[in-house]
Amino acid sequence: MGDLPGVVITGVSGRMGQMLVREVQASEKLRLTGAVDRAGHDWIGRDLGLAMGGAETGLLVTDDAEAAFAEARAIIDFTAPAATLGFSRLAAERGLVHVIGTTGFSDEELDELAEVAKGSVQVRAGNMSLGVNLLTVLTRKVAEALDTEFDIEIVEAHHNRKVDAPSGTALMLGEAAAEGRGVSLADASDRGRDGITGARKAGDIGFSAIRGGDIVGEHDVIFAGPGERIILRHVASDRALFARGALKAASWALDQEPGFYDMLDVLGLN
Ligand SMILES: NC(=O)C1=CN([C@@H]2O[C@H](COP(=O)(O)OP(=O)(O)OC[C@H]3O[C@@H](n4cnc5c(N)ncnc54)[C@H](OP(=O)(O)O)[C@@H]3O)[C@@H](O)[C@H]2O)C=CC1
Ligand SMILES: O=C(O)C1=N[C@H](C(=O)O)C[C@H](O)C1
Repeated sequence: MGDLPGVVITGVSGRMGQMLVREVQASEKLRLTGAVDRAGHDWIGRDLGLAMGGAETGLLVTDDAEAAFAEARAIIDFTAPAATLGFSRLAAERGLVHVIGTTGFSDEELDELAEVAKGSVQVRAGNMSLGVNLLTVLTRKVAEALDTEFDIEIVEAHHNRKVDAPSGTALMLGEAAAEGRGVSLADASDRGRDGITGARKAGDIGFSAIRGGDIVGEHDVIFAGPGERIILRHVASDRALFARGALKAASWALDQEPGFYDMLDVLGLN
């Protein structure tokens, strides 16, 4: 067990953080060497297992990421954009793999992450599930096959605690659709319709977001044409799906050269 590569989970008290802890504890490929949360969080200084309502683990939750990273080979990070940027620099300084599930980055933050990735192994995806990554491949193919007579709309639904929209997954699907069409998503995307919007522009890729209850994550890519509609759909019903994808990415990335990778690379779908 002691020989397994060490991994640190950031944001351990979060929905994904706790799921990741459970998956690493059950893993035969990685071992948990650090548990990081935000300074001021009431889990800081507590035993991780007890804080999660389970058995004692002997691992204390810390807000000192630098110290926690010392024993690790990989960081799995599902937190918030500003936190992830900080962790990416620390991971790069120490030559650690950084698996990023965080979503909601601005373009400037994405540029910064890309700069850091030149000197470190970074895997980032708005969705770490096999199903969604396969759906991006299908979306690209369908968008390539159809012309702008077919309007592309991406509809996503998530729980009422989600803070960013469109979801990271919706943006991945939008990028795939834009790639299939041979256009830039920045030019084609239509977000946040309200009021007298005017008729839909041919070629636009529209986004709509539903927030409610405990929905884990649902995504439809709708190709609406004259007299017919094609709908590609993914429904996630268990967050463990994302956590397992992240662990797979961490193990895979340990053998890679510095650079930026996504889940298509990890899953061999590129
Ligand atoms: N790529 C994928 O497959 C998936 C991505 N996600 C994304 O992962 C992110 C987290 O989602 P979720 O777990 O639901 O959110 P939560 O809010 O439940 O968890 C985020 C955690 O990060 C902590 N955090 C925030 N800032 C820091 C910091 N500076 N240092 C350490 N910890 C910090 C939060 O602490 P506090 O609450 O005290 O602020 C919280 O514990 C989101 O961006 C979400 O979209 C989610 C699921 C799948
Ligand atoms: O915040 C979430 O919960 C999720 N976030 C990711 C996203 O933004 O797409 C992935 C998944 O849909 C759950």
